[in-house]
Amino acid sequence: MADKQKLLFVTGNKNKLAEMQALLGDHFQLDSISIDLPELQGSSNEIAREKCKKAAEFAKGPVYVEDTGLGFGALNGLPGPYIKWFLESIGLEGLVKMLEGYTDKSAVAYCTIAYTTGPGSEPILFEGSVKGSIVNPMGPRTFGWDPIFKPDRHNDTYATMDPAVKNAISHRSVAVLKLRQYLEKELELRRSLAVME
Ligand SMILES: O=c1[nH]c(=O)c2ncn([C@@H]3O[C@H](COP(=O)(O)OP(=O)(O)OP(=O)(O)O)[C@@H](O)[C@H]3O)c2[nH]1
Ligand SMILES: [Mg+2]
Repeated sequence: MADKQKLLFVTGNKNKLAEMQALLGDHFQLDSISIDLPELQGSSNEIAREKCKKAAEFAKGPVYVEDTGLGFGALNGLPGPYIKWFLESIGLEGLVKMLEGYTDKSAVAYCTIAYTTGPGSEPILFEGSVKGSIVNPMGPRTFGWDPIFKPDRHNDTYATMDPAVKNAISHRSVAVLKLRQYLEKELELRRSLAVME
């Protein structure tokens, strides 16, 4: 069997890495560097794109990064890409409390993957999102806001569902599938060009 294509994921988050390994490990040889890259303020797309450029300069080659957000319907999409800082300062209970005065508990979990072939190349973005609602914390507090996000049409939060179920339906899995399809197509094209040479 042909060697698996290598893919370098730059992230400071070990839980993201574990999920990426589960989602991509069968198809790619996933390597990683743990750097907490500086993130500008802006939309998730802008953050992912800039993070990716910095990561490529650091790695001096092809890399991908991802930015994840959680937006509340009642707050017009906030905290969105700033969820990490909200979570660190007010915790899960604080996030639930933020919506106390609203009947609208809807939320969207989203993931933006940015991939580049190297420094100087414009990153390509792959997005995934899942609609759900914010509930009182349920399940292990292992990964971020998993215990308070309940995807629509499920009775579990991300934290109480089997990890394989989360990986089958999550915002991350949707974005990863798009990245995978893109890279596989690219590889096919390169192989067919090599045959023609
Ligand atoms: O419950 C969760 N389920 C998930 O599926 C998920 N994915 C990310 N997160 C958290 O949301 C913030 C994103 O911020 P973020 O994208 O900047 O990540 P990060 O700074 O931790 O790593 P990175 O930027 O180095 O890759 C951080 O607090 C992450 O822990 C998640 N929480
Ligand atoms: Mg980050």
